[in-house]
Amino acid sequence: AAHTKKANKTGILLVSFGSSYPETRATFQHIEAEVKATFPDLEIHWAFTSKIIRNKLRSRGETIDSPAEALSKMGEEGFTNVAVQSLHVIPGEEYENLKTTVEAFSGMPKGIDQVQLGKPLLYHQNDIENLGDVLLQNLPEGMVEGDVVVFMGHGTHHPANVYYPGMQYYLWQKHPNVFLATVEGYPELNQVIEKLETRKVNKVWLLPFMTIAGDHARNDMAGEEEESWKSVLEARGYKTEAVLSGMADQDDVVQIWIEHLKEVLIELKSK
Ligand SMILES: C[C@@]1(CC(=O)O)c2cc3[nH]c(cc4nc(cc5[nH]c(cc(n2)[C@H]1CCC(=O)O)[C@@](C)(CC(=O)O)[C@@H]5CCC(=O)O)C(CC(=O)O)=C4CCC(=O)O)c(CCC(=O)O)c3CC(=O)O
Ligand SMILES: [Co+2]
Repeated sequence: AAHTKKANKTGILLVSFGSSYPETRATFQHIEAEVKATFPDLEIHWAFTSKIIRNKLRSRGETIDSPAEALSKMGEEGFTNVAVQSLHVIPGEEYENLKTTVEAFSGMPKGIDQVQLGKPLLYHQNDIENLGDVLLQNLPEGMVEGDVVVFMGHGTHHPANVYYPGMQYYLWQKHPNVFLATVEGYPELNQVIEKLETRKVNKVWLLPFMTIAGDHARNDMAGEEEESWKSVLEARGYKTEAVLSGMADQDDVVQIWIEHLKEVLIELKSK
């Protein structure tokens, strides 16, 4: 029999840093439900980029693929086109590593023909504007005059750390009481505290500027230990209230990733 061109089979691979906290699973399910609603005909697979987290989960009997494992399995399952969507916040180290993996799998013999990577939450200038507007629309309902919000971003030694001060600049143009600091990069909490000292503050709301409310949100931000942001602020006399929900719990935030995923699916179709 003559060779027939094999039919296209397109799939989606959602890739997060991951978390070892079971409380974050509802947020991942929320992302999946929104992606499913947008692309009802496409199968959705998952992978986590963090090896430490995958190992932790494995020791508890929960197996989550690395991006490379997921892509090789999808190749075996006959997928010809895969849209990989990063669920990272910035194009930092974790995103770049994922990009390297995606490139290595593109055109792999007997694997997937076309693999393309969707941009993280913040990439283009209008992502900063869209995300900033969504966050400002969804500030805590109980916020009153004199309250401030401090978002906790991850931060990184990677040059993509500039997205955090970039976002802070955008937020300040619209709302002088909304701050953003990071755990591991710039700006730092101390720089926010310096600003708070110059004004009368009623209460400080702490919110994750992260995909999910996992380890960093529950411990570094809202934990009881002395170095947590909550403890540091309370030791300075501020009233605090932490909100333990990830940015991905907000529909309009997930829509930004979905827009990036759409761009990739359009590109895959045109090939
Ligand atoms: C490279 C590394 C360098 C370093 O940090 O030293 C790094 C970098 C980055 N992590 C990011 C995000 C998150 N990190 C966590 C959590 C942990 N991160 C840890 C390690 C590492 N993180 C090192 C590599 C380890 C590896 O390869 O496995 C753990 C294992 C140890 C620890 O930090 O103590 C701890 C496990 C806690 C646990 O056991 O549960 C969570 C989940 C959570 O908070 O629950 C999120 C998602 C937050 C969200 O949802 O947004 C981002 C921003 C990415 C983005 O979104 O753009 C960057 C920066 C970038 O990519 O440039
Ligand atoms: Co980390």
